Amino acid sequence: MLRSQTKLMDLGRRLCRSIGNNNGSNLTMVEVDDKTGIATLTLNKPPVNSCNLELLLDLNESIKQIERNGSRGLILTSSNDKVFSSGLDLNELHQPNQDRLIAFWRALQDMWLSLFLSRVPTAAAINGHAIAVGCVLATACEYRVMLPGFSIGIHATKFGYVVPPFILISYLSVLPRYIAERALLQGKLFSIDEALHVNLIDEVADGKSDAIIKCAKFIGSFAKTQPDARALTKRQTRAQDVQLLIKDPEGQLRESLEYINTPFFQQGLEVYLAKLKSKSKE
Ligand SMILES: CCCCCCCC/C=C\C/C=C/C(=O)SCCNC(=O)CCNC(=O)[C@H](O)C(C)(C)COP(=O)(O)OP(=O)(O)OC[C@H]1O[C@@H](n2cnc3c(N)ncnc32)[C@H](O)[C@@H]1OP(=O)(O)O
Repeated sequence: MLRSQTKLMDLGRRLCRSIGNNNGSNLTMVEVDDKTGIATLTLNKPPVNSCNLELLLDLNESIKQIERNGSRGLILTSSNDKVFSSGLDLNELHQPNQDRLIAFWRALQDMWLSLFLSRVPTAAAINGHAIAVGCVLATACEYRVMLPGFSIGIHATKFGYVVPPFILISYLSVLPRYIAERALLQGKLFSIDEALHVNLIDEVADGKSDAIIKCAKFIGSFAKTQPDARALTKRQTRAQDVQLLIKDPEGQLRESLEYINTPFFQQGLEVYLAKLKSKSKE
């Protein structure tokens, strides 16, 4: 093999370095680009990245790991080329074991706070459907680039779910109030054109690598800022949004649990899960 070829291969190998998140699971994968210092955090729970307890814990650990290792930014994406995330794993909510449900909801609240308040610049390369909490993951980031042909939004009310305040806030942090309110009440899923029109997403990409490049460019726009000053300013800007969850996480947990355990919620969920299963068998 020519020396120049070996050099090129070494360079390719050096460009992206996988870092573990200490728990050895592959539910999320983190790769840091050695050149830019930007970490790509990939959701990797087949078939559709539905967020169960293990994925939420793993995701939270990866976000923290990215901050600890001094990465310059975080790009959130999916290993599935059709689904960014299908939201909460509904099996976690259906006839739940109460201890697991408590751990699950705590992990959800903690993960959202970690992503929403992350010290590093964050961007979502949305390479598939981003449904409900899938959309919440994207809106917790500072910038969103999406591929055409997919849907994004929170359609909870269509299925009789009331959304908890932090989910509401994640919409309100990117959409004008009247648009957020209308979309939530309608249970609207946005097409890419609609999402772009209301600024639910910032840019359209023509493929996953284009989306990653656009996200990296956004993150690069902070190159001349001082990281601590940026992080603190972001935290201050978002302080009001997280007040409820930071001041009273257990109260928020209690309210959600009470609602999830109602016969009304459980019956509705049962019907929805059955529909979802029968659809996937068509
Ligand atoms: C006052 C306080 C109130 C507190 C209230 C708390 C309650 C929570 C209330 C609101 C917040 C809710 C947040 C959520 O995130 S709920 C989740 C909502 N998500 C969905 O409805 C998505 C449903 N899925 C789809 O629409 C599709 O799967 C798809 C478009 C994402 C992908 O389509 P496709 O590629 O065709 O895949 P399949 O549909 O065939 O699915 C494959 C497989 O996966 C199962 N599955 C899909 N989504 C979920 C899910 N979210 N949870 C669990 N399982 C899911 C699907 O059933 C198939 O399974 P299989 O039959 O076994 O193969």
